[in-house]
Amino acid sequence: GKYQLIYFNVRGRGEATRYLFKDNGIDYDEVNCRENWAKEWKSQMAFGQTPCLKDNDLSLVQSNAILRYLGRKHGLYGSNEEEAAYIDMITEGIEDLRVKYVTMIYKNYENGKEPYVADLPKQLLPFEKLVTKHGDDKSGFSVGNKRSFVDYALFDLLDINVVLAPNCLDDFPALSAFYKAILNRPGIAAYRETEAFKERTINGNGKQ
Ligand SMILES: N[C@@H](CCC(=O)N[C@@H](CS(=O)(=O)O)C(=O)NCC(=O)O)C(=O)O
Repeated sequence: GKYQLIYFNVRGRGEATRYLFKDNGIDYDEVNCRENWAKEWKSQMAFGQTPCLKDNDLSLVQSNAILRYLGRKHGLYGSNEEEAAYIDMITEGIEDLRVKYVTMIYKNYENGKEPYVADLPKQLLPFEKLVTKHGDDKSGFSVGNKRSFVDYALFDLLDINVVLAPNCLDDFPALSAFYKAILNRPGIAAYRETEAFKERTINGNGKQ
């Protein structure tokens, strides 16, 4: 049957998967697990956390495992082992910056936003170099010459940082071109016009 994405009504760690579905014309159902989370849902999750992807009787948690699974299933994991390795490397780099971001958002927004933004150019520079070296920024490919799952993780990482610091990509031509290329993909553009997308907060505490 159809994929189910079980998550809260936030972008958070589910948005990259939503973008993957939308950009590749893959149908799926959203299941909001906020109601009765602790009583009904949490105990069903391998790590007591969400997002969770259900694919028939497969129940997969861990957002990056979900992206990799869909990458393997839908030809979105590079054209060879080297590209797959770079895709993994960038995915881990995105995870590192995402953790810095969510720690600031949830634990230290008032005092942590300014130093986080001041440090952002240093954090984004590796991605500028990697996309330039291994990808095609104008096409929105992080690695190689076709789409991969990491494109959606990188796009979401850039997007939430642009919301936080609107000029953060100004000194990064490759990341700016990459961001624009994905933003202009028909499936992504249409999705970002929907009420569902617009009403979804980026983070659970409403800070962004
Ligand atoms: N490493 C996990 C982290 C998942 C996680 O932290 N999920 C949070 C929600 S969110 O931070 O992603 O929005 C959660 O389940 N929180 C509820 C709980 O822990 O009971 C992943 O990448 O999926």
